[in-house]
Amino acid sequence: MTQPIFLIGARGCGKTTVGEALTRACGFIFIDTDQALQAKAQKSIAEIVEEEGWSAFRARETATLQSVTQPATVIATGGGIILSPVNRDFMRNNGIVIYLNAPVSVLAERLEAFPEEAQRPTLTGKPISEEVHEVLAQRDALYRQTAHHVVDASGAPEAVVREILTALQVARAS
Ligand SMILES: Nc1ncnc2c1ncn2[C@@H]1O[C@H](COP(=O)(O)OP(=O)(O)O)[C@@H](O)[C@H]1O
Ligand SMILES: O=C(O)C1=C[C@@H](OP(=O)(O)O)[C@@H](O)[C@H](O)C1
Ligand SMILES: [Mg+2]
Repeated sequence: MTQPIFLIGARGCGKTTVGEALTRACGFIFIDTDQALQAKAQKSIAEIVEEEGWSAFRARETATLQSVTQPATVIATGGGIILSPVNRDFMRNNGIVIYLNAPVSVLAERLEAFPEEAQRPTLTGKPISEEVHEVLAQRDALYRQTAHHVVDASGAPEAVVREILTALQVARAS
């Protein structure tokens, strides 16, 4: 199986962290759409949003998603990638999509410890835990409708990788 694997989910669910670990476990190449986008733009996400607005960031995100997708690749996406129906269809039709699902309390705890504001400018202007709650309520259904598999992402990265590998093996066997 060399189909690309897309990791989706809220800010802080571990797409980047788990994606790197998953890549080591399955011998694929790792790509993070936010990292690729920032390298190409030579600007941080906070700078892009400040100078060009969120819609310009979203357009760059769609172009990046399409340009990085290739076989044998784990693609960690940004939390808002599922807002675009074009991105949702693209991922579902071009690979296996895994939703890393974690409760608001876990997401907020991780983001409060490592806010990485250059990559995560505020979406609502509200404090982190309020924002995480509000944004997840808006997006959870979109993550679920886009995903082929939903995985519990509240454990340690190695445990999440094991769950993903199990889901992929079960899918291949059936
Ligand atoms: N499974 C995990 N267990 C504990 N901490 C994690 C886990 N996954 C991610 N983290 C931590 O949470 C923060 C956000 O993780 P990251 O991989 O950047 O999430 P995402 O890319 O989904 O926004 C990082 O500081 C990371 O070290
Ligand atoms: O949830 C979002 O809308 C965003 C999530 C971020 O990625 P992470 O989910 O990797 O933090 C990044 O793409 C950008 O700040 C927008
Ligand atoms: Mg990330």
